[in-house]
Amino acid sequence: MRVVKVATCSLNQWAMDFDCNMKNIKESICRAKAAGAAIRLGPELEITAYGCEDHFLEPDTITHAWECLKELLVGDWTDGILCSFGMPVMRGAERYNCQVLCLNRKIVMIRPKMWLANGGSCGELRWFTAWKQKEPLLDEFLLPTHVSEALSQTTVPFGYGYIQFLDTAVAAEVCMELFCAVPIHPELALNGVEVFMNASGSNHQVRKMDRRLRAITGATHARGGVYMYSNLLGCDGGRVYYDGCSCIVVNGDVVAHGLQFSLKDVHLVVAQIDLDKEESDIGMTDEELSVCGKLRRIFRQGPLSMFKSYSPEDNRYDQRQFLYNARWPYQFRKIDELVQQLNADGEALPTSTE
Ligand SMILES: NC(=O)CC[C@H](N)C(=O)O
Repeated sequence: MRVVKVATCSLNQWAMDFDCNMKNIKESICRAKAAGAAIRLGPELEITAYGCEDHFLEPDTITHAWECLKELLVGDWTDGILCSFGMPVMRGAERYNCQVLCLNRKIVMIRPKMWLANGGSCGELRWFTAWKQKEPLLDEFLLPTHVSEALSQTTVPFGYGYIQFLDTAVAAEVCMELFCAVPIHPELALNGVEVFMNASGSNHQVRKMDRRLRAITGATHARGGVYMYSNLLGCDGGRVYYDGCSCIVVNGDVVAHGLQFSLKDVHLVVAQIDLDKEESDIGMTDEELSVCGKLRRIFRQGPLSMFKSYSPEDNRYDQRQFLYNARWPYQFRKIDELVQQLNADGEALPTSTE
């Protein structure tokens, strides 16, 4: 059995208020560790806050983000827990909206956002470049000198990829990438990724939570997996309000859901997941399983995976029980025949407990 406890959170971050943001981030890590979580996911651009707007264009903003990350990495914050931190990163002349994945005082990978949110209240194209590089998918990134000296780490993989642990694979999908026409998670799932970490900066709109949940449950319903969703909370200095609702979804079922409109600065959502149950539950067809099952753990896959838990909602429009012949005449006839045959053979059938 592969059991893992995961923690996601909603944080009330403020643009450029690094002290406040760090306080909330540290609090969320403390509580995730106290809960026994092996993974802690924070919201999009949590170190600077999402709504820095043209402050993203100032090199200082990025430098301070690195200073904060360094502070988290030289302390014991990431000891024994995979942490995904959201912050802007400069690579050459380009600025990227990134998830920085850290474990045991090292940066494991930097994952730049590949589909930026633009339009509506989002204007990411003004501040960031989307990572579209295909070859190689993962490049080496030279860490800023003060960070590499502090961490004794010079480079880190930068780009599109996932982390393969001994017992499972984990990857980031950044906010919009879940909702775009060609989302990232299907390809990751087919490569064996079971745990998806979505860091979001999603502002409140009426019925938007419904849209988010449809996307998240849909993502894991078809291919299976654990989907961790983290969203910001409150106003961050811009013109929008983020409504939290961080959640954890397993194979299309919501197993933990944080509050919407919470007034807390840190709202942690934790769930314990049995990854083997996750694999035996997924609803893929046998043909799909024969392809992706090879990349996952093929001996765990099988026709039982077609069965899922039902809710009364699922059956609302399901009229099948009224359409097919539920009297089972063939089956009862067969039972009768068997009983007659057993009687003829002289075997006594127990008819009562007396
Ligand atoms: N930060 C983003 O990528 C936002 C994506 C999308 N517009 C949402 O609100 O959820």
